Amino acid sequence: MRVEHTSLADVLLFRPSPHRDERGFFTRTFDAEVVASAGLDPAAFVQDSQSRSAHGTLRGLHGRNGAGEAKLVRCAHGAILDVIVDARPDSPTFGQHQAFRLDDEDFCLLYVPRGFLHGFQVLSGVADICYRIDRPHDPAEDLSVRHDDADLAIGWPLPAGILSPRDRSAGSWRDLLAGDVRG
Ligand SMILES: Cc1cn([C@H]2C[C@H](O)[C@@H](COP(=O)(O)OP(=O)(O)O[C@H]3O[C@@H](C)C(=O)[C@@H](O)[C@H]3O)O2)c(=O)[nH]c1=O
Repeated sequence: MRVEHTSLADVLLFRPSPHRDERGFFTRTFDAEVVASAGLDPAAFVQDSQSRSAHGTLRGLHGRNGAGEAKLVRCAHGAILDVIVDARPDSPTFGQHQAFRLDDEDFCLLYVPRGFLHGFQVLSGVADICYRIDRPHDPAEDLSVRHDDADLAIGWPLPAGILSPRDRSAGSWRDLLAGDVRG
């Protein structure tokens, strides 16, 4: 598993080497040694989750209040466009976003540090997303920003499919900066 830096400060991409044969494939989905070599604490990841979504579904943009949360995101089945926004005011890449294709061909893991917004859109018929977070989920700390916020101007590849009620009523990036955004 290789570690790659990205154009956003502190964001890393872990690229495994899947083994393929006539049965299918075998791939590593987490490697504590590699994670530690990248300066992260592998033992910090305390909760694993998985979600399944249909083509075009958009989840996000989600962040977390309080102490925040860091996560490792991967696509176990299908393909997504994963987008993260640096919402850390003291970061050199504050306000910038980057999109990553995550799929079941490369099996890359995206490391999203605390202080980022995160969302994704499903490119395949269906996609399963798995992520590990470094603090147990607390719905009281959820915050959301509109996926189609005009200031962020994220170029989503497809028309927005299914959105959750929470995502439909999300606030703006400006609301977030003004400290006026809820989950
Ligand atoms: C995120 C989460 C949700 N839930 C529950 C709450 C709710 O009843 C149901 C669905 O939750 P949501 O609608 O918030 O799920 P979803 O919209 O998939 O939320 C996720 O979106 C992506 C983009 C992220 O970055 C994740 O951190 C998370 O915020 O699952 C948990 O029990 N634990 C969790 O960690």
